[in-house]
Order: sequence, then C-alpha cells, then structure tokens
Amino acid sequence: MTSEPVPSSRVLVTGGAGYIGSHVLHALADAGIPAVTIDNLSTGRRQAVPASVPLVEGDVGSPALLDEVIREHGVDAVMHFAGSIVVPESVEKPLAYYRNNTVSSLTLLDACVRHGIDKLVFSSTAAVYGAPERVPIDEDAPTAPINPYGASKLMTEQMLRDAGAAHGLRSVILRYFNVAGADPAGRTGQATPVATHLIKVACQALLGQRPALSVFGTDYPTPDGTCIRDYIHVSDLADAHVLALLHLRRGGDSLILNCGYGRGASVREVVRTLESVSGETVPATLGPRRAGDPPQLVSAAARIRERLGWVPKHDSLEEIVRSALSWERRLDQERAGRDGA
Ligand SMILES: NC(=O)c1ccc[n+]([C@@H]2O[C@H](COP(=O)([O-])OP(=O)(O)OC[C@H]3O[C@@H](n4cnc5c(N)ncnc54)[C@H](O)[C@@H]3O)[C@@H](O)[C@H]2O)c1
Ligand SMILES: O=c1ccn([C@@H]2O[C@H](COP(=O)(O)OP(=O)(O)O[C@H]3O[C@H](CO)[C@H](O)[C@H](O)[C@H]3O)[C@@H](O)[C@H]2O)c(=O)[nH]1
Repeated sequence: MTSEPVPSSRVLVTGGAGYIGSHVLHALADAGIPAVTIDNLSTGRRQAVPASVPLVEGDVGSPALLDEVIREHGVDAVMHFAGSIVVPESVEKPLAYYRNNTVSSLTLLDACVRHGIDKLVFSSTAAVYGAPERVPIDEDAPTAPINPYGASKLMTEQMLRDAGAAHGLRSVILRYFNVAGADPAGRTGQATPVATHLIKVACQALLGQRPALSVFGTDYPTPDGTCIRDYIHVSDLADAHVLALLHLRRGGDSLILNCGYGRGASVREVVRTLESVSGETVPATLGPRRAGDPPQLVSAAARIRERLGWVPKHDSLEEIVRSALSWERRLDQERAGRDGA
C-alpha cells in the first residue's frame, strides 16, 4: 500500500460482497462513481464484487483497517451495509448482533469523524418499526423494534443523529422493507448460505433444493390469512443508494427514508406469482405462525420520491420473482459445474 492518498474521491462501501452491497457496487460502477469495499466474506462472495472495485478483505470493526483504507483510497463518503441480518439468530445471539451491527457501526462512525468524512448512507430496516399500529407506515411512525436485530439498527440510527448534531456527519438512513429479486443482467443476486427470505426460499422449493416452502401462518387478519409485505426490487433499492449519495455530495441534509413501493403482497400472492411466471407448482405446506411476524408491513412511499427524485424501474412482483428465480437457476448451474469439475 502507498502512504499518499489518491486524488479521486471514492465511496467506501462496507459489506460490498453481500446481496444488497454488491448490487449497489454495480450501480455505482454503472454510474461511473469510484468505490472501494471492505468485506470479511462472512456471508458475502468475492465474485459478487465488480472487477473494477478494490475488495479489501477484513473487518469493518477494525479501526486500523478503516484508517488505512480511508487514507489509501481517498474516501469522502461511506455506504454501510456490513452487518448480521437474520432475525431469529439475533434472538438467540443478541450480543453478537449488537457487536457486529451496533459496535462495528460505532467504530465506523468514529473513523468518519476522525478523518473528516461527513457523508454516510446507512442500511436500516423496517424492523425498527416493530409491529406497527397502522399501515402504511411513514417515517414519523413510532419506532419500537421487537427483536435484537431491529434494536441494533435503531441504536445505529440514534448514533447517526447524535454524531450529525455534534460532528456534522450528514447521513441518509434508508429503512428497507422486503428486499428481493436480483440484478436483471444476472451479475449478482442473493447467495448468502442461510436462506430465510420468502421469495428465495420459495424459488429454492420450486427448483427442488428443499422439500417445500412452509407458509408461516394462515390465520392472520388479512384478506387471505397470510402476512402482507412490501417487496422492493433490489435494483431499485440500489438506485436509491446512488441518489442518496449524490444528495449528500451536493451538500444535502440528513434524511430518514423508507424504501418500499407502498403496496403489499401476501405470502399466497407471492407463491401464485412465482407459479404463474414459472408455469410450475411451488411445493408448499401450511404451517404455524413464525414468532415475531407482524401481519402487515407496508411502506408509506412518498418521501423518498420527493426528497431524492427516486423513480422505481422494476416495480412489479412478477419482475421481482422472475429475476429471483433466474438467479437461483444460475446458482444451481454454478453448483452443478463445481460438482462436475
Ligand atoms: N436483505 C434484506 O431484506 C434487508 C432488509 C433490511 C435491511 N437490510 C440491511 O442491509 C444490509 C445488507 O444486507 P444483505 O441482505 O446484503 O446481507 P448480506 O449478508 O448478503 O451482506 C452483508 C455483507 O457484510 C459482510 N459483513 C458482515 N459483517 C461484517 C464485518 N464485521 N466486517 C466486514 N464485512 C462484514 C458480509 O460478508 C456480507 O458480504 C445489512 O446491514 C442489513 O441489515 C437487509
Ligand atoms: O419460509 C418462509 C419465509 C417467510 N415466510 C413469510 O413471508 C413473509 C416475509 O418473510 P421474510 O422472512 O422474507 O421477511 P421479513 O418480513 O420477516 O423480514 C424482512 O423484512 C423486514 C422489513 O419488512 C426487515 O427488513 C427484515 O430485516 C427482513 O428480513 C413473512 O410473513 C413470513 O412469515 C413464510 O411464510 N415462509
């Protein structure tokens, strides 16, 4: 490594080898915005990172590594994706979640302040709202997480607010609803080893990679008895990140924005849509409720459009499930190629 900073500003993307981070790295590369990523590859994959982006393998909780990367690459802004994301696991191992999500974020914020970086885009979650009293949920709704994952993210939001007031660190906090689908060009997708998200699990069941999808609860107070979620295509979410970065680079103020389409789909609707795009049946069993699932989570979606001028391009459940299925088929072929080699 050289000791002189390079002249062009790069955005530091933490967790860029993961599902959402890798889509954002591709979106940044497509927009001609230089980036560097730190990832410890705990759930991410090296091959998800675009060839043009330097991947520094290491932990975002290391102050020395952050110092080195920020100096070496002339970092002027940060997008923070690295973290642990499985809700039930956060209930079993809360301290691990507070360490990897909250404590590591504290280390990162500290590094930003130390290096005079005043722009940060943060991956938050609708889980900060807990089980909301009303849908659609707007950004001013009360935050009341019902699991350590959501609490660990809300604590980081609080640190960002306080660091903004004290140190001028401006942030865009993006609260994602249910992220799904894959890059339409097939460059990346969700490849994390533990699949728990509905659309990925349903695709895996359809392809015979698991015996069946278990539908978690059919007695919810919703029209068909199954839970309703606001599914957002990961490529639209990636575009929102690029817009958030540009907003901060223009000198824009701190924002908290929901990321969703403002429209819900039930578990049964998701399954039907997957069946209609594939022409095949999803093997499914009707099971009991999963602990901690609110009946409905739907975003109030106006603010992000107003503040960032975000216009979704893939706003259809068909497109989301089609891209997720074709990504799952691609992973299948990759595995078959490896096994055959
Ligand atoms: N997937 C969703 O539906 C969803 C919803 C809301 C919020 N989020 C948030 O979005 C972010 C990205 O989620 P994802 O779905 O892409 O998950 P992911 O597991 O695919 O990506 C996380 C990446 O961070 C890396 N990582 C984890 N801990 C690290 C550490 N300490 N140091 C360096 N790298 C580390 C992992 O190797 C991985 O590449 C997370 O912060 C998550 O909480 C995701
Ligand atoms: O095998 C499965 C998996 C899920 N579901 C159901 O499908 C819906 C969606 O579940 P996911 O696990 O895909 O997503 P969650 O809604 O639980 O949570 C996700 O979306 C949240 C915001 O809406 C947070 O962002 C959180 O981090 C993220 O994991 C839920 O009703 C769930 O009960 C099933 O029926 N069977």
